[in-house]
Amino acid sequence: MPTLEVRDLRVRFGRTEALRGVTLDLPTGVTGLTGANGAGKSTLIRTLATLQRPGAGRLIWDGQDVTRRPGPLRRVLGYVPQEGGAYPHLTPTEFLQYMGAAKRLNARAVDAQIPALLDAVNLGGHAHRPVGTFSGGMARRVLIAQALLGDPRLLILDEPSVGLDAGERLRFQTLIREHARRAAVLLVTHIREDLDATADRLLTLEGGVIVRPGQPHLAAAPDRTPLVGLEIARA
Ligand SMILES: Nc1ncnc2c1ncn2[C@@H]1O[C@H](COP(=O)(O)OP(=O)(O)OP(=O)(O)O)[C@@H](O)[C@H]1O
Repeated sequence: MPTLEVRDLRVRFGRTEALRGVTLDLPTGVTGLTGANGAGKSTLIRTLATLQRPGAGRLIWDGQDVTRRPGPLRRVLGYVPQEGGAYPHLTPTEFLQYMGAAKRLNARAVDAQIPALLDAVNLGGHAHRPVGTFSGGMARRVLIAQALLGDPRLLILDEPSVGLDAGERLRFQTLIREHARRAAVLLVTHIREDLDATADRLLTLEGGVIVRPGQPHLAAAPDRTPLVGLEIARA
């Protein structure tokens, strides 16, 4: 299974150094990414989604350097941005068709996938209603569905589950876990429940660098006590 290798990635906005040398690997499975507001999470995610050019550093997908030629990465990418949504006058079906065309996927293959994708996010009964009439959580689920078009090998999710109720959150977690069996998934979220339920590994960004790879449940410890320490403390 391909891995995305990120090497010494740097991004600067004027005087702000948003990423100060990020190195990490995204193998198959769910990698959770946390960090305080302004830590650089969205900048990292936008750079990995090829929307932001890095000032320095390298992106390597499946052994191929894609830093300057992002085509191979774009072809395998599914992406849920932090902000933005589907065009309100389009139905979810039309929006997924539009996104399929934008991703240059085969139109027939896209049409064949749409019912299952909408069912997967529990919008099967709303396939032909304009997205503008949807609740916030429903609109978010349309974005999750479009990210899964074409069965992407690399799935990048920026706060994907904001606004989902308990039942839909559970459905989302199951969907992501299932997809992560055959793809590298990067999940950026402040929602610990999602990380606990899905993440195989957890990274923390602080001031534009990865400060601590670790386990999801350990990241909650404010003093970063190792697991053994926690167990002894509880005994
Ligand atoms: N387009 C931009 N122009 C100037 N500065 C930017 C831009 N985008 C991000 N920054 C700055 O880069 C730093 C990292 O921002 P980023 O949005 O990546 O953080 P974040 O971890 O995603 O935060 P949040 O949790 O609030 O979404 C911040 O200091 C921010 O002000």
